[in-house]
Amino acid sequence: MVKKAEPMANQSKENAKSLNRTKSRASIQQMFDEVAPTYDFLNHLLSLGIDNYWRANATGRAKKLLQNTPLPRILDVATGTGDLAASMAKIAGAKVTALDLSPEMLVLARKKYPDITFLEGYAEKLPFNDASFDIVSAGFGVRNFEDLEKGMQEFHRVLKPGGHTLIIEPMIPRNDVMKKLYLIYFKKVLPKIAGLFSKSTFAYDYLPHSVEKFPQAEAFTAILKKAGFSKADYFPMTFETSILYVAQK
Ligand SMILES: C[S@@+](CC[C@H](N)C(=O)[O-])C[C@H]1O[C@@H](n2cnc3c(N)ncnc32)[C@H](O)[C@@H]1O
Repeated sequence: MVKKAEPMANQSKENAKSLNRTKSRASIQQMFDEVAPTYDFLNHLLSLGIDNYWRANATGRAKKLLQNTPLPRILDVATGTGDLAASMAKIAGAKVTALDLSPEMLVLARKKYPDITFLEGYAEKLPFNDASFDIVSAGFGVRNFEDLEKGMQEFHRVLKPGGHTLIIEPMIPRNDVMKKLYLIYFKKVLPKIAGLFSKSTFAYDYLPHSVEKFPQAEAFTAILKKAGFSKADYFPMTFETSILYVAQK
């Protein structure tokens, strides 16, 4: 009797695994359209507000890299509701453009940040000329790309020579004890809390699965180098629960 909901929960986990295998763009879009109304609230709740610190950290590094660039052009890909784009827009003189494939996320982004240009599109075919930007950023987005290598090649293509990409992703801590605690939170606690607020419990089964399967640290910097970046480095944050990649064209 108590177990009635289990087949549905198991089905959701299976569907999450299947989406992580295909990363079908249409299904990814549908998932993010569904989570859009509760995305910001859950993001801040589930990360205990630390997500804003991670974005600010990326912006701080971008600011340093742009010290000698008077009017930097910045592109934020997979912008969602626009928080990383808005953080980057605080850099003096910066002109920020932001792009996402989810129309529902973009409705919210435009409401929150009317001064930023938000475009609908996808990372694997960016609607910009070669060498258009000084920085290309992406916060918690690249893990969902249907074609990750193509996406990274596009980031590289639209960057000016010497330009940088800054990419934030969740990280699975490498320390054994931290990893155990993190995975319990991520797989057992987080989907239950999210289920109380979000229409899409599925998205929160997909989240831990997609993070666990995503290439991390050296594995991802190798992908960046393969895409053409001359240098790629990574900086774990907050006890290795999040990671910032910085790569130069
Ligand atoms: C977890 S949200 C991150 C949003 C935001 N960057 C942040 O810092 O909170 C991931 C976003 O990536 C977008 N996305 C996923 N695949 C994409 C793709 N191939 N091209 C563009 N956007 C994509 C989704 O629509 C979603 O809004």
